[in-house]
Amino acid sequence: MRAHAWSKGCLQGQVAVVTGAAQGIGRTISEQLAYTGVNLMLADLSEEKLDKLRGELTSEYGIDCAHFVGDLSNESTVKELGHRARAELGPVDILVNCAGGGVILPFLEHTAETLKQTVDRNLWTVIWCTREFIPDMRDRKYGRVINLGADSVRNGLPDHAGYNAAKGGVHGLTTGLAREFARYGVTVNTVAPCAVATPQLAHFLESQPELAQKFIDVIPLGRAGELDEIASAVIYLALPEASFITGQVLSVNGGSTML
Ligand SMILES: NC(=O)C1=CN([C@@H]2O[C@H](COP(=O)(O)OP(=O)(O)OC[C@H]3O[C@@H](n4cnc5c(N)ncnc54)[C@H](O)[C@@H]3O)[C@@H](O)[C@H]2O)C=CC1
Ligand SMILES: CC(C)c1ccc(C(=O)O)c(O)c1O
Repeated sequence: MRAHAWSKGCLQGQVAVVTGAAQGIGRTISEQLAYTGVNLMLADLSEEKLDKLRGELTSEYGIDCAHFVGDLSNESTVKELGHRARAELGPVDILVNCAGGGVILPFLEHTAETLKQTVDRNLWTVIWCTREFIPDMRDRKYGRVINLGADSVRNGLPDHAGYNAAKGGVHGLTTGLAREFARYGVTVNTVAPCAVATPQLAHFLESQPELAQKFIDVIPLGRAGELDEIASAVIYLALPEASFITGQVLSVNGGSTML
């Protein structure tokens, strides 16, 4: 792992929940949070990937690390996640809503099921997890909520309309929650990446190269983002030093949208 601007162990003793932690951006965020000394609850759908990551982070960083397997678009499942996180790690200081991704299609090629799946994965996971963890943050007068949105909401990237409906909801939730909970010292922000170098992008470059190239062509830096580049923005917003930043959608996007 590359060295980071913040010192190793700087968040020692804090507790974070990362959804979508099993792979991609969520896994990298979890690795960077472990570097800061945060005790972690890793949540996703995949037992095998989470169990392996939990073992790696525990041995590498000496943190308390637990994992939870379940569909976080389901309210009762998220209530169980909340119970497990509090029981195993204590009150949660940081919530990273990274679960998401999914179906990228021309709007009229979506089915009712793919649209529902897209909203479930990208919006309902954020709604239920935030409802579960923000009350404790309010009562403790401290908290950091960081969501993963999408720069495509801002530039209308091809085949992203259905996905943007969900991610646009995440952006909207961010501003409303930020205002509602600012008085309690709880900040709520969203990091909105452009295309990131993940297996999904590689799949698009292989299977639909012309479409994938459109995702890259909107980026002045001329390349997809790296996992660490996205994760670093999330970690910054999780720091106590980020106390005066709230209600923001921070595009980490190589310049693909500006202002
Ligand atoms: N990869 C990219 O280029 C971009 C990604 N994003 C967003 O960043 C986040 C992470 O992206 P990637 O790492 O590329 O995605 P990914 O698809 O590799 O990982 C997302 C994770 O979320 C989990 N997940 C999805 N729905 C879930 C549910 N209902 N319950 C529990 N877990 C669930 C999946 O199992 C998966 O492990 C997503 O929210 C995505 O929409 C935003 C912009 C660009
Ligand atoms: C790689 C996936 C399809 C992707 C590409 C670009 C954006 C964006 O610019 O916002 C996304 O949100 C994606 O999920």
